[in-house]
Amino acid sequence: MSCVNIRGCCIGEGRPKVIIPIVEPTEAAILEKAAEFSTLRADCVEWRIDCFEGAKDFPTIVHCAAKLRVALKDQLLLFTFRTKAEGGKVALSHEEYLHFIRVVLATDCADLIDIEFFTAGAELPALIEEAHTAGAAVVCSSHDFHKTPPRTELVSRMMQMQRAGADLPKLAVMPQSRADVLELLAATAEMADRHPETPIITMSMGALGAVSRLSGEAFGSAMTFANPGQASAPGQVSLEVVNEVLDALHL
Ligand SMILES: O=C1C[C@@](O)(C(=O)O)C[C@@H](O)[C@@H]1O
Repeated sequence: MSCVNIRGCCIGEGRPKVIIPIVEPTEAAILEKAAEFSTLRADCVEWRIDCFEGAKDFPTIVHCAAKLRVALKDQLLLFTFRTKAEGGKVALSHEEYLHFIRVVLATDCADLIDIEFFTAGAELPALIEEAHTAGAAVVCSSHDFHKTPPRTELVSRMMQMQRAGADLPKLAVMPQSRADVLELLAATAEMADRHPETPIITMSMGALGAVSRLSGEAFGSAMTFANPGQASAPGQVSLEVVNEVLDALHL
């Protein structure tokens, strides 16, 4: 299996890489969290910009990004604007979303950038190309906070993300039954077996789906989001437990 190598961090091989989210509203709180997170056992920090009070203030985002980059030292930095349509805090028009992606890429601070599959629409391949030109890997994401689509749809969506050039296709879906959790895990294993060259990130959300956040190495999910004290989505498991279980289940 090949990996996405970012500053020596090999995403897609061995123990899943751990991401912890910053969901603070103010720049001071964001930077305080970054200083704290830089000492924690996590491979990547996600800045959830939609949680920031300046979420649509692009010059402030640029200013904060530079400070965040320094504060996080060697940890990878993932920039995410989770739109309201995908379960986030703030609605952006299509043009605002495209502009946000380009503003973040221009900071030269992004190791990874989240680009929403449906929000990007027809511009997805071009945005991914712009991200690669700027030296950022792309997490192409899709979320369903109400249901788990059939396995065939889950695999098809990850394949479309891969064909668009995404480095890390990502699915976050909500289970309504045990069978739904199995559906997500089966789609993960199928995609990982069919396309080992493209690491994926998948999760079945909520308490019912929590096992999917801990079993990535067995089923083929290359990264997992952990709760460092304040969760950014339903079912996130504490960082301490995630690290303990990933160590225990390491193949
Ligand atoms: O999209 C994702 C995954 C996530 O929703 C989760 O379920 O852990 C958490 C979000 O912060 C992140 O952007």
